[in-house]
Amino acid sequence: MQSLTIRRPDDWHVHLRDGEMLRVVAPFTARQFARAVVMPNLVPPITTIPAAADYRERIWEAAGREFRPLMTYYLTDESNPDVVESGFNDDVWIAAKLYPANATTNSAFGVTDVHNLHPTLERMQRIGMVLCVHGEVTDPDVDVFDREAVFIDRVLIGLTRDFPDLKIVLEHITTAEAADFVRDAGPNIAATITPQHLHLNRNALFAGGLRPHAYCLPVAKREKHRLAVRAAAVSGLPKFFLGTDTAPHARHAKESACGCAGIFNAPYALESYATVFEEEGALDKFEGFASEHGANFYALPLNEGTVTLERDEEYVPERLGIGDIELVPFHAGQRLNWTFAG
Ligand SMILES: NC(=O)N[C@@H](CC(=O)O)C(=O)O
Ligand SMILES: [Zn+2]
Ligand SMILES: [Zn+2]
Repeated sequence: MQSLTIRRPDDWHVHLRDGEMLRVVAPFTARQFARAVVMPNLVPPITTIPAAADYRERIWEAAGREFRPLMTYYLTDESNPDVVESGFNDDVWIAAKLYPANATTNSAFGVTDVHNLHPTLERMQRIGMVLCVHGEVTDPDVDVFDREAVFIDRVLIGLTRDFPDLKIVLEHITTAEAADFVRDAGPNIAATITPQHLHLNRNALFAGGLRPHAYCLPVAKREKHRLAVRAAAVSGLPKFFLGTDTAPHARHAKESACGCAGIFNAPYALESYATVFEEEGALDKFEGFASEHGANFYALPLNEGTVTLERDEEYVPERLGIGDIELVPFHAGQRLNWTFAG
C-alpha cells in the first residue's frame, strides 16, 4: 500500500500546557487532529468553569479556531458535583480527570481517596459524563512497574462495581492486565493507547545508557505487555482508541538529574501509529482506532474530511527548536515509514 486515507482523526489525550509552550506545541496537534481531549494538569489545575473557558480561548489563539479542544475538569478531594455538572451541561468540558494525588506530572492536587469522589461520580454516572483515569497507585511500597496492575485491583474494580454505568477511560494503558480488564469489562469501559507504549518496552529506558526521552508515566513495561497493548490497539474492538498523551517538557527538564515524565509525540503521531499498524498487518483497523472508536465512545459525531499518509521515509529531527523552547520529539533521529501529507 502506497498511501492511506482515513477519516480525519482525533486525539483523546493531550497535554497542551500554557503560555509560550502552548503556542509552540498546539499547532502540531491541530495539524493532524480535528479534536483533542485536553488534560487539565496545569499549575494551578483546571478546577473551575472560568479557568477551563479561558484556557480553551488560549488554545484557540495558539492552534486556530478550526481546532476543537475538548476540555476536562481536574478532580480533587473537594470536587463539587454541581460545578462538574454545570460545566458539562454548558459545553465547557466533556470529561473529568482522576489523578491519584502525586501519581504523575502536576498531580499534587489530585485525589487522595476515591471515596471522596463518590457524590461526583454518582452525578457523572447519571448525566453520562466520562471519567478519564490516570490508573496508577502511588503507594511507595508498590513497585513502579506494578502500579497500573495494582490500581486495577485496588481501585478500578471497586469503581466499576460501585458505578456500573459510569463511562470510564483508562488512559495510556501499558499492561496486559489493563488490556484484559478493559476488553472484558462492559461497553462503558474503554482505554486510550499511546504511540510510545506500542513501540517501547522498558529496555528502551536503559538502551546503552539512561534515556530520559523514553521516560513517561506509566513507565513502559516488559515486552509481553507491549505485545498485549499492541494486540489491543489493532484488535478492531471499539473500546481501544487513539490518545497520544503528548506531554512536552523542555529539553533541559528532560535531560536532568531528575528528568520530567512525558514524551512529546505530537509532531509525528499518525506516522508513528501507522508504522505499528502496518507492522501488525492491520492497516485496515487504523481508521477505527484513530477516527471512529473514540468519538463513538464520547457520543460525538465523526469528523468530516480526511487525512492522507504516504508510504515514504521520513526523518525525525533530533530537536525541534522554536523560539526559546527546545523540544526532543518521539523517534528523534530515527526514520519512519510514513509521511503525513495533510
Ligand atoms: N504521561 C506523562 O509522563 N506525563 C504527563 C502526565 C500524565 O499523563 O500522566 C505530563 O503532564 O507530563
Ligand atoms: Zn497520566
Ligand atoms: Zn497524560
